[in-house]
Amino acid sequence: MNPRLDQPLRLGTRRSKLAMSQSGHVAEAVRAITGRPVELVEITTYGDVSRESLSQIGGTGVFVTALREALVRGEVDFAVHSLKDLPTTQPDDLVIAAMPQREDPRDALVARDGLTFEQLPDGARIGTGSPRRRSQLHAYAKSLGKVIETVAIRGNVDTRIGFVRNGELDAVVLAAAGLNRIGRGDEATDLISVDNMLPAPGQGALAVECLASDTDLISALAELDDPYTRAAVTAERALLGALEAGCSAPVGALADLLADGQIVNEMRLRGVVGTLDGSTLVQLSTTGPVPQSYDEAMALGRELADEMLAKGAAGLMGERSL
Ligand SMILES: NCc1[nH]cc(CCC(=O)O)c1CC(=O)O
Repeated sequence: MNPRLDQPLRLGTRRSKLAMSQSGHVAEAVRAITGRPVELVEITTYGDVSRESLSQIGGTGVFVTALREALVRGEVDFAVHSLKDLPTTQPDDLVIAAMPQREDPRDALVARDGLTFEQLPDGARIGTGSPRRRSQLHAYAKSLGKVIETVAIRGNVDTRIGFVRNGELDAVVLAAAGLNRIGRGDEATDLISVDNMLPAPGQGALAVECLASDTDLISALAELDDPYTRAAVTAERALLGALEAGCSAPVGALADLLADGQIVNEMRLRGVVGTLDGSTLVQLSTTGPVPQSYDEAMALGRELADEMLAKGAAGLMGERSL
């Protein structure tokens, strides 16, 4: 942490509406904890300028590398990332000092005429650039006895919803958390149950990252950490890492807490991998005691990955491009 107590802490952020909103909330919380002003420093990442599809450019790290470089160069004191955009390997010189309480992890449908997924007609055109969404949307449609068409799109929330408003597509799928954070949650026409579509590992959660050597800042940021979110997201990311899949792979995962009455006693981890056309899915779940450490959360994720690999998960992850 910049040692001059009268100097603002510098928070590195992407400049999209979503990133600015996430960073603004974290900045406010850090200001309250430390009593110091927090200044937003806008940084452009490769993912913001490239127009290639994320599955083409590989996905992993395209939104975070420039932020991490600014941290390492000492240009900013900390950065806020969407956890689902973070590669599963952590650089030695940086730490995730906080994972604040997660927002809604579900995927949201924004469809024409207020339609839910079940109400979409046979042949509906749905925009998404995500192999994970594509795979599960096709499988979900099939379970309802219909066929849909998925169309590869990219761009910010306005651009994506624009395809529905201008009549080019019947619907688009976005993270509910993203819509909520920019104050557009009411535009969702359906929140897709996680029983029909598992979110990306870490979806809806944020990572607050700083230098591993910045011990004062690490202890201040620790106040923002939610241990349940951290345990859940760690297990989901361990699954993703053990499947050797990146954020552009057709992998969904969600860990949640199971309660017996008022008492939370177990964590359940669900995972899915599928072909892009949704014709074959490997979908499994495992349950264990609520992880009390990083190692226990990692073990839960790896255990499920081993079971999924034994059921042929690796063979389904080959096809990436849309
Ligand atoms: N890959 C882009 C991205 N990264 C994080 C979010 C949404 C917010 C979140 O999941 O925390 C989005 C947009 C989307 O998937 O609709």
